[in-house]
Amino acid sequence: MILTDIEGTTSSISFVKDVLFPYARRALPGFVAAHKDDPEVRRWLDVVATEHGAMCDDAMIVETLQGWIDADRKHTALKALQGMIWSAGYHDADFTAHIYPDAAQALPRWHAAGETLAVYSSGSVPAQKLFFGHSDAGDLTGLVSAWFDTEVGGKREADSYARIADALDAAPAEILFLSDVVEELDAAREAGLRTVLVDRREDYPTPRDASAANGHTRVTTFDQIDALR
Ligand SMILES: CSCCC(=O)C(=O)COP(=O)(O)O
Ligand SMILES: [Mg+2]
Repeated sequence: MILTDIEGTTSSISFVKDVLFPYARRALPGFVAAHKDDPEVRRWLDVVATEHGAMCDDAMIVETLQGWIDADRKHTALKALQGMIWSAGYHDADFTAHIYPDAAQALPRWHAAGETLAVYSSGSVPAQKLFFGHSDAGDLTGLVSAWFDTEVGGKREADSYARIADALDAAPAEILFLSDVVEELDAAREAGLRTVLVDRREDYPTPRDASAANGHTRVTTFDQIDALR
């Protein structure tokens, strides 16, 4: 069973930072003005307001969210709202989601070999489905059996991986977790998962050496994972 991260693992960090985040930042004021009374939108805006001290209007909430985008905060409320905003971008074909060619080839190969594939990303589950559904390699959602976001817990917390193993009805050691972030891999290993550091030169120009990899098996492309499954 393979559990994969998205940004920096299946797909480039620069697509997320240079395409998705600026799109959400620009669209946020208009999106909030148009949808502030939709219950699902209001719920997340109120979460932001509460964190901001409760006494804040929608303009202040928008400013807070834009600050969180600039700081790359992986906050569940921000990620839920970003997912709703990106939906228009994908449906209007403003962009398709980047996927590394080696990942676009490996995922169907693993799926065809009977491997169960799951995704765990800070992006909300709807955003993950949009991402895989509108990738450069077409609709890949049919390859993925389960989707997890930070509603299951933070990616640097071991308990999140224990919950994911439970949800997948798998022993932790049956799951191979792929990520570009060593702290996420540390948390997964603490929960008993097997781990692989995906250390792509396009995202990380300086290779992470053995000490930076902190004992996690290190690969630079998905092809190298075939031998580890
Ligand atoms: C899949 S939604 C776009 C990516 C995103 O917003 C994000 O925060 C990705 O973080 P990851 O956990 O996949 O590194
Ligand atoms: Mg990542």
